[in-house]
Amino acid sequence: MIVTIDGVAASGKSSVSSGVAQALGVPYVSSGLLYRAVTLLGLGAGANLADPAALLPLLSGVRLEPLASGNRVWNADHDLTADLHSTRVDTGVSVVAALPEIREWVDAQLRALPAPLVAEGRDMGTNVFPHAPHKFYLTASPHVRAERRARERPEDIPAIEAALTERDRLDTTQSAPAPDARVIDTGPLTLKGVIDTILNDLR
Ligand SMILES: Nc1ncnc2c1ncn2[C@@H]1O[C@H](COP(=O)(O)OP(=O)(O)OP(=O)(O)O)[C@@H](O)[C@H]1O
Ligand SMILES: Nc1ccn([C@@H]2O[C@H](COP(=O)(O)O)[C@@H](O)[C@H]2O)c(=O)n1
Repeated sequence: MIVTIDGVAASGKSSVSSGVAQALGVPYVSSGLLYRAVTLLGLGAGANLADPAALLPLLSGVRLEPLASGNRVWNADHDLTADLHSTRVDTGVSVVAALPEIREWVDAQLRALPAPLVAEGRDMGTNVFPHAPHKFYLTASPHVRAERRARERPEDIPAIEAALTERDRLDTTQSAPAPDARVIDTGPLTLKGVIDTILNDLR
């Protein structure tokens, strides 16, 4: 069984997916971490982030470790995970994610994973796992998302909100909800409330 949980930036996808996966006793996979890893490696190599030919050779050692408690991304034996959520990576990642060659590479990593799993991102329900029987799409206003993120980052709420709105804009192409997804506005809900809504739907 595959459950897809897509949504806009900082809508709670990874926290919710982790909670749902732990309740179901299956792993979850965060596709955004793979796009972030490509971006981090590209920045580290001084590569042009819009040039797939410069990025693809950097990816041969990249591996996602999907766990219910939290994903890790490795480049050979180097754990990249702690460096994937910086403002620098946030700023570059949408450029990388717009490249069809990189999307193909990410999709292949994800489709190679064994089910059951919970898959989260932007296009899990529309493109990567279109036949998944259970699909969800998380939203919340930019302000609510920025308030939540401000608890994790040093930037102030208006700066975070502006960056999230810009990332939403750049990610529009791959971020449409699947027609058969249940859309959940997480704004009025607690994290547990969102997880319970999904678990109740699955039952
Ligand atoms: N319903 C909720 N109520 C309150 N806080 C929430 C809720 N959902 C998520 N959060 C908090 O919002 C923040 C962002 O959540 P999370 O990182 O899971 O989002 P995301 O969609 O995976 O983000 P990104 O797209 O940047 O990877 C976290 O601090 C998380 O604890
Ligand atoms: N299925 C996906 C997942 C992510 N992206 C791109 O990666 C960026 C980071 O993703 P987060 O989930 O960690 O926010 C995101 O802004 C997208 O550019 C994607 O295109 N498709």
